[in-house]
Amino acid sequence: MRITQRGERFTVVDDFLDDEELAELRGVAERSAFSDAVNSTVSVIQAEDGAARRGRRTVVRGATDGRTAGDPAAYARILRLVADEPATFGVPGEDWDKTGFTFWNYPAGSRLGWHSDAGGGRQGSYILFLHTEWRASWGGETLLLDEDASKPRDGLDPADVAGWVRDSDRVPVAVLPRPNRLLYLRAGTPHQVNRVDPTAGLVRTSLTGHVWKKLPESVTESRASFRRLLGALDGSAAPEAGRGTS
Ligand SMILES: O=C(O)CCC(=O)C(=O)O
Ligand SMILES: [Fe+2]
Repeated sequence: MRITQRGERFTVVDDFLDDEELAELRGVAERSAFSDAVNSTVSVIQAEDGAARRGRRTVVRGATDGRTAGDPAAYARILRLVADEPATFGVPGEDWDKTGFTFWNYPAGSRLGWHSDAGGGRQGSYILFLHTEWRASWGGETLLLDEDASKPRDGLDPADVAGWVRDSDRVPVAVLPRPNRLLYLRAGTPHQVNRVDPTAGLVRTSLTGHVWKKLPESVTESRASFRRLLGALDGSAAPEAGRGTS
C-alpha cells in the first residue's frame, strides 16, 4: 500500500489490498446480486446516466467494530484507514460512527453525474477498484474538483454541483480506475464517474462507501421535541432548536 497522490480534499492509494485480500473481495463482489441503480433510492443517479448496477446489500459497520466475523478482511482494512485519516473523515466516534460497504458495477455506457456526497451527516467517501484490468482508453475515470462545493456560490443553487464545476476556475482531476486503487475524498467535493467507453473490455467494478455520523437531523429533531416537552411541563415556551448545516 502506498499513497500516490494527495490533494487538499482527496487521496489516492495504490496496491491497497494484498493479493489474498483482493482475491477474497473480488469473490464476494462476483457472488453479489446487483440491480439497476437508476430508480433506486440513491439520489445522485440521474435519468440520463446509463444503468450502473448497485450491489443489493449494503453492509454498515461502526467506528469501533474492528473485524466482524464473516466480513472480508478488506472491510476491516478500510475501517482502519478511515479511522487513521481524520483530515478527511474527522474523528472516529465524534465526527463519524458509520461506514458503508456497497459493490457497484459500471458496464460500458454507464456513468454517474456530478454530485458531492454532501449532507446526511456524511464526512467523506471511499472507492476501491476491483476489476482485474483497466486500460486508459476505457473511460470510467473518477473526475473530481478539489474544492469545497458545500457552501452555496452566488447565484447558484447549492444542489447544482455541475454548475459549480462549470463556473470553477480550477480544472478537475481524473483518477483512472486502476485495479486495487483506493480513492477517498471529503464530502462536499464535486465528483462524477465518466462514462465507461463502449470499447471497455471489462465492467468497472468497485467497492464504495460513505462515512457518516448517524442521523444528525433526527438528533436535532429529538432535542427540539424534548425541549418542547420540557416547555410544556413547566409552562414556558420552548425555543426551537436551529437546524445544523453540514
Ligand atoms: O465510483 C466512483 O468513482 C464514485 C462513486 C460515487 O461517487 C458514489 O457512489 O457516490
Ligand atoms: Fe459520490
